[in-house]
Amino acid sequence: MTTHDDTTAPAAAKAATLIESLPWLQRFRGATMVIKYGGNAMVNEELQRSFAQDVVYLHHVGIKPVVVHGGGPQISAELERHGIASEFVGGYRVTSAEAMKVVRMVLTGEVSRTLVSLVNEHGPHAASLSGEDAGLFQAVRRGVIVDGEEFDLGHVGDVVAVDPRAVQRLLDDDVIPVVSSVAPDRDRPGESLNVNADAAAAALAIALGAEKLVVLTDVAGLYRDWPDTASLVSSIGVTELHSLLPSLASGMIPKMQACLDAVEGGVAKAAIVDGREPHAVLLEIFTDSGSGTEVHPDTEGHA
Ligand SMILES: Nc1ncnc2c1ncn2[C@@H]1O[C@H](COP(=O)(O)OP(=O)(O)O)[C@@H](O)[C@H]1O
Ligand SMILES: CC(=O)N[C@@H](CCC(=O)OP(=O)(O)O)C(=O)O
Repeated sequence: MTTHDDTTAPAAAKAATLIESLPWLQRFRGATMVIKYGGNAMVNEELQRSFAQDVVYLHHVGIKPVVVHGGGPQISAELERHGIASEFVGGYRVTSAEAMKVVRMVLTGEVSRTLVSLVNEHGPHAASLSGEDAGLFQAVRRGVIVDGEEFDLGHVGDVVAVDPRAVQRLLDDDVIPVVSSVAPDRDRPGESLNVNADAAAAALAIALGAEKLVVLTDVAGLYRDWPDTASLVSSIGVTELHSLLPSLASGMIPKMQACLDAVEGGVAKAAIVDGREPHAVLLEIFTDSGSGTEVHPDTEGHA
């Protein structure tokens, strides 16, 4: 038998959680938030479904979520199926013309479609858009510097121009845009470039004047001294992040560069959260403690 006392404590805890969200609901109502969903945070259906629920929740409380997704592990698996070799240099995938076709097929053709379907199980809320649609992105080829020398990454680009009007129109129509990070090559008409999804999310967040960029990944956040788990950074200003960037490895390089660019481009905050945790987005946005690493402008008491 359940007594009144047995149920009071859990009920009070639930009420406290709901009330904890009140200031955040007030603060973010009407705000645009760009949520970057990394391929490592979508590795099972439970995580994908809880992510879709979080996005639909944001939508229903009057926040305007924009999803920019990655799909690195999914691209790697498909390249392997096709027998196409693939390697990362400086956090970017070296992308041949042949690999580019697979990147586009996986990101725009599969991952985007899956996310739209999952969101739309809750109602007709989401529509997908690639960086190639309606002039959303323009990119130019980029390389990386390795041991002081420029290394050619092939069909890999940086976003150099964003026309956010197509995304804004969807938002104005109460639709959740789901964006893949493939972009047209500005200098070679008809060719596409593989853009790191963190960089694409930052560029879009800046162009939309987003309030916040939330980046879901497969670690708890940024570690100052990776892989020492005691070195998790909970909050960091842009100046300190600038000095930390050269010491970072692999995927964290484009990710932290993207957070830096977003905050320097006017986005009030960027947060890296652990996407292996179900409902990581809601926990980040609606609880006082947040969860992973927060990047903020240099302000008094913060710098
Ligand atoms: N300083 C660091 N802090 C956290 N993770 C790091 C760091 N340096 C390297 N990493 C690696 O970066 C990975 C995240 O980047 P990436 O694999 O590109 O993620 P995503 O697919 O979410 O974009 C982590 O899983 C970790 O292995
Ligand atoms: C140039 C480059 O590296 N592009 C990435 C694009 C996808 C991506 O960024 O996916 P995650 O967010 O899951 O890492 C790639 O080919 O893997």
